Amino acid sequence: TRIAIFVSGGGSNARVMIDRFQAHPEDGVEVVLLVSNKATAGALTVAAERGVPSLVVKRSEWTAGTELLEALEAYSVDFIVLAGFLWLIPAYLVQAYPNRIVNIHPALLPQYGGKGMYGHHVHAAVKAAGETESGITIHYVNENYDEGNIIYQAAVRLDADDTPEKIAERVLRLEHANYWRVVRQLVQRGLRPQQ
Ligand SMILES: N[C@@H]1O[C@H](COP(=O)(O)O)[C@@H](O)[C@H]1O
Repeated sequence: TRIAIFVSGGGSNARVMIDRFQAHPEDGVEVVLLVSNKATAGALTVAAERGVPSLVVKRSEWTAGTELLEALEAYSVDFIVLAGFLWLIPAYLVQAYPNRIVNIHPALLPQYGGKGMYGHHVHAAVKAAGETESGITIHYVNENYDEGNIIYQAAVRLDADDTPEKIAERVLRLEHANYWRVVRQLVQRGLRPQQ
């Protein structure tokens, strides 16, 4: 199965996933394209160093969609994985890839999700609420932020004196341990949503 990873930032999840699937062809997953909405995203260097082609999309192209859909077709992309991608996914892409776009959110949805809830904002809100645990949510993507059907969740206990940065560190470790595994499972299940 040929996947494209969409990113906006440093790309630690993309790095873990590309390294895993390049080292384990038996997983049946090939990262064939990295798409970024930021020309300065560190993830672009991660991809270049690993021989994965990349594409930077401008807002105008994103809104129109033609060039992006053509590129996804040119690379025969079967499945899209969002890893720290901050733009809302437009209807044309959700329709072109029904139940074939997933995202990872660094909190236990439905709490601490939605527009503006990304990166350190999430962990600061979890801290401010005095939560004793946080975690990750992997979900299908629809046209609303963080609202698609949940595929997988995992939690981590927090210490009372954890800072938002420490919470982010604990959660990112969970992301790196689980995201590629859940993607592999979906691929091995033929990308069919769980009944
Ligand atoms: N959506 C969130 O954005 C962050 C991306 O990190 P990276 O993969 O760019 O390091 C991750 O915490 C992810 O959950």
